[in-house]
Amino acid sequence: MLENSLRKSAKSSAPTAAGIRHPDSPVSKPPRIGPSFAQRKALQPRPPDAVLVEGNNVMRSIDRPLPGDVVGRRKPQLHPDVSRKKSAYFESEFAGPNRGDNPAKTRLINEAIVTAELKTNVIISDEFAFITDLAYHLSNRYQRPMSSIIITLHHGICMLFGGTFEPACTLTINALPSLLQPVTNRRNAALTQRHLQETLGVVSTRSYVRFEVTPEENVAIGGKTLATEIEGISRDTADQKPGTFGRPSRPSRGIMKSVKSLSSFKSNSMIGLSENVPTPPPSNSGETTRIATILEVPPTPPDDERTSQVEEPKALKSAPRRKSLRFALFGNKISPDK
Ligand SMILES: O=C(O)c1cc2cc(O)c(O)cc2[nH]1
Repeated sequence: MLENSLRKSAKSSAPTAAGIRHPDSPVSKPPRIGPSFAQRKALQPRPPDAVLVEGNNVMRSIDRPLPGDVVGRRKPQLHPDVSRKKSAYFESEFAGPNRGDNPAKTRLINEAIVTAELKTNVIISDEFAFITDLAYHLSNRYQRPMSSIIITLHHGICMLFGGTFEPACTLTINALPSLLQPVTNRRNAALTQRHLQETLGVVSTRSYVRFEVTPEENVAIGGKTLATEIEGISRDTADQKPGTFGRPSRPSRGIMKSVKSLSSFKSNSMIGLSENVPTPPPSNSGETTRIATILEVPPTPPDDERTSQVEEPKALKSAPRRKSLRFALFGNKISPDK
C-alpha cells in the first residue's frame, strides 16, 4: 500500500519478536538493538509489591495514587479500606457504569461507544493482537463492554513527530462528555501512554493523546442520534407514569425498541462477544476463532495499571511484548508467537 521510502526502509529492518518494526529514521539515527522486552521489564525497577489485603488474594495495590494525586507529595496515609472506597468513587463517578433510575437510558449511556484512532509510524505485523489489547485496555478504562469500543489503526504510516521520524504515535479518543472529565483524562492519559509504551514501544513523550468530547447530539447509529434516543426514552417513561396524561406509548418506538435497537446493532454489526459471534481472525492467519466468555463489565484494573513511575525505556528497535489478552481469551488455541 504505502510505497514511500519510510515504509520501505522499515520493511527492510528485521522484524522483532513482537512483530513490530520501527521505521529507520532518515533524520536521526535508529537506536541500537538492545535487550528484549522481557529482559528490560525484568531489569526495570518496580516498587515492591504492595501490601495485600490480609489473608486473601486481592491483588489491587493500596499504594496506588488516587486520581488527582500529585505523585511524590506527602499525604496522610489513608486506611486501605477508605483508600479503596475513594478510588472506587472516582472510578465510578467519571467512568461508567452510570446508575440512573431509568434502566433503558442507563444502559444506553453505559454502553455508549468510545472510539479511538491510533496513528503510528511503527509497523505492527500482528494487528489483531495489538488492537485487541488496546480495545481491552479502553474497555477497562472506560468501563464498557468490548462491543462498545471502536478502534481504527493506521500503522506504518509516514509520521513526522516533533521533527523526527523516531517511533511515535497519536491517539484520538472520542467519548461522551461524562467519560472525558479532566481527572479521568489525567489518569487515562498516563495509563494509556504506558500501555502504548509497552505494546508499541513508543515512549510516552512521543505519544500524543487527544481526548475529544462528543456530545450525545453528535453521535448517531441507524439514522438516529443518541440524544434523540435518550429523549425518546425519557418521553416514553414520562408517558407511562401512572396518573399522567401523555400520548399513548407506541410499541415500535418505546423503551424496548430503544434497547433492542442498540443490542441488535451491537450483536449484528459489532463483535457481539456475548452472542458467541466469531471474532475476526488474526490478520496474518486465515483461521476464525471464537472468543470465550468475557465479562460485560470489565474487572477492576489490574495491579500493574499504576500511573506512577512510567519508565521511559531507551529508544529501542526491538519490539516490546507483553502477554496478549488473546491468551486470556483463547488459552492455548493461538500459538504465542503469532
Ligand atoms: O454513540 C453511541 O454510543 C450511540 C449512538 C446511538 C444512537 C442510537 O440511536 C442508539 O440507539 C444508540 C446509540 N449509541
